[in-house]
Amino acid sequence: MVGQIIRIHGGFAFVRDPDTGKVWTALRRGKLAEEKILVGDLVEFSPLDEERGVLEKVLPRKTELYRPPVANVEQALLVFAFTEPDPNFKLLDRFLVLSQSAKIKPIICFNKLDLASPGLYQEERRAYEEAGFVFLAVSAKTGQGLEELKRHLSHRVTVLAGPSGVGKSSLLNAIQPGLKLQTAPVSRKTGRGRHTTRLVELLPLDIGGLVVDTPGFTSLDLPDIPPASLSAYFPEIARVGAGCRFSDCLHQAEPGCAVREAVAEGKIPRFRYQHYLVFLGEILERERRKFS
Ligand SMILES: Nc1nc2c(ncn2[C@@H]2O[C@H](COP(=O)(O)OP(=O)(O)OP(=O)(O)O)[C@@H](O)[C@H]2O)c(=O)[nH]1
Ligand SMILES: [Zn+2]
Repeated sequence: MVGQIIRIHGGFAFVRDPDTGKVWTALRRGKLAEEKILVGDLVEFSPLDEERGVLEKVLPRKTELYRPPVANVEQALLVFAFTEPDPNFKLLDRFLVLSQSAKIKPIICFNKLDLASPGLYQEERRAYEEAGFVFLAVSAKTGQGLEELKRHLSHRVTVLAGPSGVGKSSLLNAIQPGLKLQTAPVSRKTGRGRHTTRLVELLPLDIGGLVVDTPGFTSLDLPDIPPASLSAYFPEIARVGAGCRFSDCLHQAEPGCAVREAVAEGKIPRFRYQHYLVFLGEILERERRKFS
């Protein structure tokens, strides 16, 4: 049978049967004892008795996150608050690049709708929706928008990401009381400079699907991509960029740049373009250091 590892602990992998929800204790032997396995791995496994089984094979990973280390995450819920704390759109755009480049579908989720004045961040919301992203406005406190959020989480493997205090734990708890996120980072230096590793776990949802219990993308370094690839993660820039005079246009100061023209005409939101330029600068700087 095929199951998914939801926890690894004490030399055992705990494998969940997606059909029944039953969790098996799986032993690793033979060459699989050496092979790297990750929480989230889909595995073939043979039952030995009513509770235990043996891992036979790790199936190819569709995605792989490093911090936290989890395989086969399908989507990232990028949680921000309308206020308390105010949203940081540059951080949101960074998360959008990170998740898309890891082949993880981003879902933007703005919480604390109950505290928002009507129309707050309407323009930004439209910008993200027109670019093609899902943008949910919710309140963990009043329950607004939670049915739609549930529909997005149901039957998917999701990691949450977002700054402290935006309500990540509150949202999960509102969806399923008792569900708790870990707050400490997966790996951190102790006072003695030793690493303690927190266990990562996948938490099953009653509505189907799983969530990673540790917020993702703790490293905010942009992926090591060629500068020309960055615009692929800004869909509204990529679309217009096809019309630039030079096919390798980076949309900085090149003549005949359709992107800069669209920004000047208000067809591409200026804040998105500015974040694109900041990230492009970081990637170019890294390239420069690599080759110097
Ligand atoms: N008014 C209002 N307050 C909320 C809402 N959601 C969460 N809060 C409050 O915001 C604060 C932070 O919520 P948490 O769920 O701890 O936020 P978090 O993102 O998990 O924070 P970290 O654990 O630091 O990452 C708490 O005081 C919550 O009660 C909401 O929808 N509306
Ligand atoms: Zn251009």
